[in-house]
Amino acid sequence: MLLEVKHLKKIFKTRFSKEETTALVDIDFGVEDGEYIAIMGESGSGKTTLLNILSTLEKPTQGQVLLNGKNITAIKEQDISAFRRDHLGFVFQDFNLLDTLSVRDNIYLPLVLSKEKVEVMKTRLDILAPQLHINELLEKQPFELSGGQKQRVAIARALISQPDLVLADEPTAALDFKNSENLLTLFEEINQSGQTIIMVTHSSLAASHAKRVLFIKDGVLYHQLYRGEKNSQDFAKEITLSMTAFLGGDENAEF
Ligand SMILES: Nc1ncnc2c1ncn2[C@@H]1O[C@H](COP(=O)(O)OP(=O)(O)OP(=O)(O)O)[C@@H](O)[C@H]1O
Repeated sequence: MLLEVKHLKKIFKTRFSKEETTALVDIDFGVEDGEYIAIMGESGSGKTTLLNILSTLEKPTQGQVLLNGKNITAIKEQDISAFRRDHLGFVFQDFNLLDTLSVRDNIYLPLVLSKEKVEVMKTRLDILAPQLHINELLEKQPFELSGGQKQRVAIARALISQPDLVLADEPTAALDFKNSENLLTLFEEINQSGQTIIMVTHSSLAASHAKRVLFIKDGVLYHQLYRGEKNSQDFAKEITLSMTAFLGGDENAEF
C-alpha cells in the first residue's frame, strides 16, 4: 500500500473563542501504487483539510498518514519542506508559477532546491516537455502563457521530482471546458504511465476521469465508486447520481 490514511481527525480551535470546528471526524482509507483517486464533497465537507494533511501542510488532531510505511504526520518541522519536495508533487487551481522565472526554471525549481545535477534535470525535462506539449514554451515567462499552458507547466513542475504521489487541488477550476478536458486527458495518461494521483474536485466531469471516487460529507468518507471498465461519460452519470442520492444535491449541479 502506497498511502495509508488512518483514523484522521481534525479539530480547528480559534484562538480567541472557545468555539471548535470538527473538519474531519474519522477518515480512513488506503491508496495502492498507481491509483488515480478523486475526492468529492460539498463546500465545507473537509476536502481541503484532508488534502492539507496529506500535503503535510497541516497536522491532524488524531490519526496517522503513512506514505510507504513512513508516518508523514510526525516529520520534524525542519525536514518537512525537503520531504514535500522529494516525495510529493502539487498541482493547484491557480498554477502557482513564479513570474520572475522562465518556464524552464519554474519547472527545474524543485530539483534546484534539492541540489539535483543539471544533466538529470535536463534528461527529465526532455521526456516531460513533449508529453505535456510545452516544448515551445520553455524560454517564455509565465505571464506570457494561457491558463491551459500554465497548468501544463505546473504539471511538469509537479512531475519533475518523480514524486510518489501527485496531489491536485481543483486543477480544472480556473480552466475553460476545452482546457479542462485536455488537462483531464493528460492526468489519465500520466496515471497510465504509473503515477499515483489524488485530486480534489467539485466537478463530476473531472472526477469521472479517475479510477475511484471517494465521497466526503461532514468530515466522514461514506461512499466510494470504482470506474471499472466504464467510459468517463457513463462514470460521470453514476457520480452525479450518487451525489444526488447521498449528498442531497441537485442532479444538474456541479457542487
Ligand atoms: N484554519 C481553519 N480554522 C478554522 N476552521 C477551519 C479552518 N480550515 C477549515 N475550517 C473549517 O473546517 C470545515 C472543513 O473545511 P474545508 O476547507 O476542509 O472544506 P472543503 O470541503 O475543502 O470546502 P470547499 O469545497 O469550500 O473548499 C469547514 O467547516 C471550515 O470552516
